[in-house]
Amino acid sequence: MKENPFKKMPTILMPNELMEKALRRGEKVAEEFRKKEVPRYLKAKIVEENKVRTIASVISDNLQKYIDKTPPVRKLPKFYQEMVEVLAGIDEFKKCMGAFKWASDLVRKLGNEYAKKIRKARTPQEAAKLRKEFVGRVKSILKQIHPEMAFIAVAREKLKELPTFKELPTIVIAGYPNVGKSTLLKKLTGADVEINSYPFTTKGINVGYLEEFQIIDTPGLLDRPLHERNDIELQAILALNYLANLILFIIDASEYCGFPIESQIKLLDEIRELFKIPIFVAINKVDLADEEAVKKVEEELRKRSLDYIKISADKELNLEELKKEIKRRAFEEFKKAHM
Ligand SMILES: Nc1nc2c(ncn2[C@@H]2O[C@H](COP(=O)(O)OP(=O)(O)OP(=O)(O)O)[C@@H](O)[C@H]2O)c(=O)[nH]1
Repeated sequence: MKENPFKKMPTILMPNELMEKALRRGEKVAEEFRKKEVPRYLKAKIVEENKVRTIASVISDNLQKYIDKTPPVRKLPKFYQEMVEVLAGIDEFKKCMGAFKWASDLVRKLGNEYAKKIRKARTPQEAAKLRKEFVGRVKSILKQIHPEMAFIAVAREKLKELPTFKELPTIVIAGYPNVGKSTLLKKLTGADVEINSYPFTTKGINVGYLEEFQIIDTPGLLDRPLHERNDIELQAILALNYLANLILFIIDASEYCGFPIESQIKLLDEIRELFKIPIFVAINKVDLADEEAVKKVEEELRKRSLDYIKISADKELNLEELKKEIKRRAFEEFKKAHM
């Protein structure tokens, strides 16, 4: 399962909003009980008791819903676990769920206690006083978990924006800007490339499908030297390890992209060091590049025992062979990962 598991998380209400919701519902229920034919001396107590029960269950149920609709982090695919760690912090995230559970259980328990006390009240005034006391205690419980509610609300906003990835052999494209990554992604997968947002880059993340394969381009992430990255960006990049079965590294042999071959090879070396998955290289723009430059790139790749193919994304040269190679390699790795 690689579908974004956070999409189902409900909106997290803040303490005052949740309290208002519960009070409104309590008032509505009270209104119904006021209309009932009950002896006068009993009515006030019944109204107050049901108000309390309703308030308790609205709050307790909502908090429990937040827990139930939040995927258990440790059971998620590793990629999404990494995302929780980077965007929120797994320990903090779990602590918040613990706080919700504590508050939900406590409010439910208090609701029962106060409902019983109200039933035993001797006067309507005493019943109303108990109800007010209950509301005060619930407010203070919600106030205590305000930081946790705010934290999860913010985390949810970020997590639910993560793209949905399919459980398919996955290829991640890397290489300097302008080497031809998006041209290639389009040529390989057809025009329907989805642009999804990714919290770590303003350029989003582009996902395309080639038969039963998923190809991802991550502009802004794998397109400049990794040693220039801050910790969060690096973690976001490393998380791609859990998503990808193959990295397709594109080198522009023509250097028309504006980056010399040496720099491009350096980025390749950094990626080789950081990623545990196989790398396959496409030497692009061979229609533009001079032979010497292509030979130089080939030499560097051979030194590193890296497999490669020479292509032109724009002129559609060798793209069928490239498809065959990346599919075979990604599929093999995918099988290994799922054995
Ligand atoms: N001659 C030639 N031009 C190419 C080839 N592949 C891509 N281009 C051109 O190179 C330029 C950059 O290509 P893009 O696909 O936008 O590069 P990119 O790597 O996706 O760039 P970013 O989105 O900035 O990361 C475009 O003008 C393409 O038309 C090729 O094989 N031959």
